[in-house]
Amino acid sequence: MEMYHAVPLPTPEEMTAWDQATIEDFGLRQEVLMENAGLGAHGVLEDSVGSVEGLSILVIAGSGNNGGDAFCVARHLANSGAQVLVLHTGKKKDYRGAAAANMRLAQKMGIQLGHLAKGRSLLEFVHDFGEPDVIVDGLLGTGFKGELREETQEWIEDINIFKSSAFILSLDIPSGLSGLTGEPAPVAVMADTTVTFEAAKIGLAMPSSAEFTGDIHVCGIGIPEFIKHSTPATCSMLTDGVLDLLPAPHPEMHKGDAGHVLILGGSIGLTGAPHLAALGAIRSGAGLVTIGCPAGLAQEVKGGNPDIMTLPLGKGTYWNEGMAQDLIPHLSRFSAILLGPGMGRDERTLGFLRALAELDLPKLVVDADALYWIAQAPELLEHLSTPMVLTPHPGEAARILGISAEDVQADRLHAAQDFAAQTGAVSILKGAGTIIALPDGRAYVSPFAISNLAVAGSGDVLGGLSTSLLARDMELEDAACLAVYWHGLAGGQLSEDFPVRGNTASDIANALPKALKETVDA
Ligand SMILES: NC(=O)C1=CN([C@@H]2O[C@H](COP(=O)(O)OP(=O)(O)OC[C@H]3O[C@@H](n4cnc5c(N)ncnc54)[C@H](O)[C@@H]3O)[C@@H](O)[C@H]2O)[C@@H](O)CC1
Ligand SMILES: Nc1ncnc2c1ncn2[C@@H]1O[C@H](COP(=O)(O)OP(=O)(O)O)[C@@H](O)[C@H]1O
Ligand SMILES: [K+]
Repeated sequence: MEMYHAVPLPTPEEMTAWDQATIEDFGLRQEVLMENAGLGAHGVLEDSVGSVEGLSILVIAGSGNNGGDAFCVARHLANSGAQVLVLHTGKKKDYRGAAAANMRLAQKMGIQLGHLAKGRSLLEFVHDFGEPDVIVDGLLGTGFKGELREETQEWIEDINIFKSSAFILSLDIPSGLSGLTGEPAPVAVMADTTVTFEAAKIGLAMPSSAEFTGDIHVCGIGIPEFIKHSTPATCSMLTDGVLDLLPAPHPEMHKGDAGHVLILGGSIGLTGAPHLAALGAIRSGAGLVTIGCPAGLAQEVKGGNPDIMTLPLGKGTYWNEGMAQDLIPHLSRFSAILLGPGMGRDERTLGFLRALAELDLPKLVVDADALYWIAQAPELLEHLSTPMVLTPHPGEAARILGISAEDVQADRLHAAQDFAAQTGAVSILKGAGTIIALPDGRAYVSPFAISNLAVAGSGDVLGGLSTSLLARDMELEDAACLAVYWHGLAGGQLSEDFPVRGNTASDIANALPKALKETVDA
C-alpha cells in the first residue's frame, strides 16, 4: 500500500535514527532542529492560549535534549513578553551539545533559572515564583526508557497538581509516557496539549496515551523527506486516504463483479454471528452473500433475511468432517471466505476444519471460533495454504501467542507484530486503536477509539466487511486497512446518533454505506 494512505508513527529509536541521519549525513545542525522545535512549540502554545505576554510560565527542562527544547522555548516565550522561570534538573555543567547551547542562550537573555536538584520539590520554586499560568513540560522526551526514577516521578506528580489551574504543554511527549507503548511508567504528565516533533511517536497513537496527551500537534522540524522515505517507520496511522482504495462502483456492473462472499459459521446458540457477518458483507457492497452452516441451522442463521442465501451442509446441527466434502462442488463460486463466526467449540468442528484445510480455497478471513481451533491445533494454519487475514481480539490473540490477554493489551503493537510473524498472515488485532500487522513487521494503527463499536457482533460485521473487500480482489493488506478504517468511520457516525451507546451490531453494518457519504467522491 502507498504510504500516503497513512502517516508515519516512528518508534523512539526510529525517530533518533532520523535525527542522526539529518545531523550527521545530511549536515543540518542539531541546533537548527532544536530551534525549529522550540519555535514550533511556541507557536502551538500561542495558538492554544493566545498571546503569552504577561503570563507566568514555568518551564521544566530535563537533562537531555528534551530539556534543550525547553530552554529554547523559554527564550521565545521571554521574547514574547512572558514571565519565565526555567527549572532545570541537570547541573548547568552537565548539559551537552545543543541543549547546553540553548541553556547558555537562555542564561544570556537573563531568563530566571532554578536548579530542580534531586531532593528538591517543584512546589518550593512555585512558592517564590507564584502560581504559573502555563507549564511547559520538557522534562523527558523520547530518550526515556524503563521506570521513572523516584525524584522524576515526584516532579511529574507536582506538575500534575496544576492540571486544573495552569495550561500544560508537553514537548514531544508527556514526560513519563513511553514513546513506544503509550503507557505511563508509572505516572506521566497530564498535558492539555502535546506538541510532538516531526511525527507522532508510535506510543502517542495508542489509546492509552489519550488521557495524558491532550490535543496532539505535529510540528515539522526540518527532517528531509528523503531520509524518512529511505528508512521508513515500521508503523503508520491510517488516514482517510485509505478510502481511495475502495473499488469504485461502475454503472454497468453486475453483481458478480462485486464478488461472492461465503461465510462458514453458526452453531447452536450462535446463529447471529454469521448473520451479522453477512450484513457486514452486504452493506459494504458484496455482490452476493451466502452462509454455509450445518443444515439444521440454516433457517435460523438466515433469520428471514431475503438478502442472505444459505448453503446447508450435512444433515444435523453440528459441524463435521463430511461437510467439507459437501462444500467441494460449490467452492468455485466463491471469491472469498469468512471462516469462524459462531462456529462453536464442539470437538467435531475440528474435524471439519482439518478437512477444509486440505481443499483448494479462495482467500480467507479467519475469525472467532476458527481462531480458537487454530490455538488448539496450530498445524491447521500450515495446511490452510491460501492467503489469509486473521482477525483476533486480544483474547484470541493471547491464546495463539500463549500469553495472557493482559500481556497483549500492555503492549498491543508488539503483540500484533508477534502474532503476524508467528502466523505468517496479515493480522488485525482488534480493540480501541486496532492494529493491522503484517508478517514483515510493518503495522498500521487505526485512529478510532469509539465505544459504539464495543458491542457483541461488531467483530462479526468487521469480518464480513473484510471478506467482502477481499472478494473484490483487493490485496490482503489493503482490504484489512480499509475494512478497519471503514468500520471505525461507521462507529464514529453512530457515536453522533447514539451518544450514550445502545446501538446494535446490525446498526454498525447498516451505518457502513452512509459512513462514506462525506468522504468518497460520488
Ligand atoms: N536528537 C535530536 O536531534 C533532537 C532531539 N529533540 C528532542 O530531544 C528529545 C530526546 O532527547 P534525549 O535523547 O536527550 O532524551 P530525553 O531528553 O528524552 O531524556 C534523556 C534524559 O532522561 C533521563 N532519564 C532517562 N531515563 C530516565 C528514567 N528512567 N527516569 C528518570 N530520568 C531518566 C536521563 O538522565 C537523560 O538525561 C526528543 O524527545 C526531543 O524533544 C529535538 O530537539 C529535535 C532534535
Ligand atoms: N473502544 C473501541 N474503539 C474502537 N473499536 C472498538 C472498540 N471496542 C471494540 N472495537 C471493535 O469492535 C469489534 C469487536 O470485535 P470482537 O471483539 O470480535 O467482538 P464480537 O466477537 O462480539 O463481534 C472489533 O472490530 C474491535 O476493534
Ligand atoms: K516532555
